[in-house]
Amino acid sequence: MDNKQLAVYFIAGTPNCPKSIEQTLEEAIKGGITMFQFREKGKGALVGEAKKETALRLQLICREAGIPFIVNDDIELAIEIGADGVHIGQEDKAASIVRDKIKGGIVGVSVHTMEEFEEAIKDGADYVGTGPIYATVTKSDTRPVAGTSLIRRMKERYPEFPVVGIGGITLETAGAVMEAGADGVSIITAISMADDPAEAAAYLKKEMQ
Ligand SMILES: Cc1ncsc1CCOP(=O)(O)O
Ligand SMILES: C=C1C=NC(C)=NC1=N
Ligand SMILES: [Mg+2]
Repeated sequence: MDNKQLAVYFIAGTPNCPKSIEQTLEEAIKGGITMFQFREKGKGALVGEAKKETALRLQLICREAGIPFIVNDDIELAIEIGADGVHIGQEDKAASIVRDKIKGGIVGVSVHTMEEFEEAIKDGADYVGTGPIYATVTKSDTRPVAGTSLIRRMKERYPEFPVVGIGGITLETAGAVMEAGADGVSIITAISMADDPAEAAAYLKKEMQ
């Protein structure tokens, strides 16, 4: 996949959106996000048919905008609706198994150490997400806050492999993540909870250029 696709990688689920998630996604797309991940987790998260119907609506919005639609964790849902890819964590199935199931799709893996990074590359991941770069309240069970040093080391070792930073990244700190060598920033709150998600996305897009 093209590393530039990771520049402004918006992630959201219904619990992260004060407005409808469809409206938030449309505004973020207007602002110029380059990729979207549906991560339906946390208090009040949708399940079953409701989750699938929302995923289909969000996928259609992404298709019309020409940006990749990625499903977090739920490999079965991703395959069922023909999503562009999946993002999995260390606790999910091994990337190698997902790689086979998703065939030509995008497989993203969360990594927190150089060893996990090298394993993900070996398993055929298309990109990795690493963090939390800064403190975040959005995900409760994160690994310790990492800062940007691991991103720097990963890029020194594998300059071409697509890496996106995630965790507590705001409009003020996105530049530092980029400066550390990341191909982009993965963001939930700074876009989904912004008064104007389009303006937040547009600012980040400019920062990432
Ligand atoms: C999914 C995830 N993985 C590590 S931190 C995080 C949450 C990021 O959310 P926010 O951008 O609101 O800090
Ligand atoms: C935990 C995560 C790490 N990185 C990305 C891109 N998405 C996630 N859900
Ligand atoms: Mg997971």
